[in-house]
Amino acid sequence: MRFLILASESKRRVDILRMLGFQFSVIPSRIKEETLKDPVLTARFNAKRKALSVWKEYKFATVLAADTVVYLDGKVYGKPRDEEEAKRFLLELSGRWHRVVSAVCILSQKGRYLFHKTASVKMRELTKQEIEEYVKTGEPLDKAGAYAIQGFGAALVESIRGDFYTVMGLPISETYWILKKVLD
Ligand SMILES: Cc1cn([C@H]2C[C@H](O)[C@@H](COP(=O)(O)OP(=O)(O)OP(=O)(O)O)O2)c(=O)[nH]c1=O
Repeated sequence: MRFLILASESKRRVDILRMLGFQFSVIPSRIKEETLKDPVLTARFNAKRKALSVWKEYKFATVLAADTVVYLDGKVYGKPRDEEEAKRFLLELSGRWHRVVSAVCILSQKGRYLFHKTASVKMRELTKQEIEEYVKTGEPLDKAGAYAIQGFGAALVESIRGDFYTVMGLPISETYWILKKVLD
């Protein structure tokens, strides 16, 4: 069945899928994300739960869900709860390399796929004032690690190793070819 559902409320994921030319409906999953000890397992676990929760209602369709997590020194940085937590996250990431993992789960009658991809990001050394100003823009609040590489947050990033779209929340190339296969 060619019907594609994006099980995500992330505007970034909507934009990426649109850019790739897919037609789809958006039905966000309502699961509560969980944080496990391991960041990669956390992202994979949550991506799978998001996809399954929607797919169980729409088994005729192809369902895509994803989860993005930032981590450093064994600590997982999800979406900050408030501005104070966003400032703390950015202070901890300042001047350092950290890792970003995005896991993707695609479920359809033609097959089930769960994969992840990681990238590394180096933040500039940030002053408290720069952090305050960035947090005031509101951009960090719904982003893992409290920044958006595709937005003003790019000004805080010194360097990236790996796939840009993995940091933004949806590794494009793998996702594209799996969707081509299952939607054909
Ligand atoms: C690091 C980083 C994350 N993000 C975003 C991608 C994700 O939307 C968000 C991580 O939270 P997620 O829980 O992966 O996604 P979400 O809650 O926004 O949406 P849903 O669960 O419904 O799919 O952080 C960016 O947009 N840019 C970045 O540079």
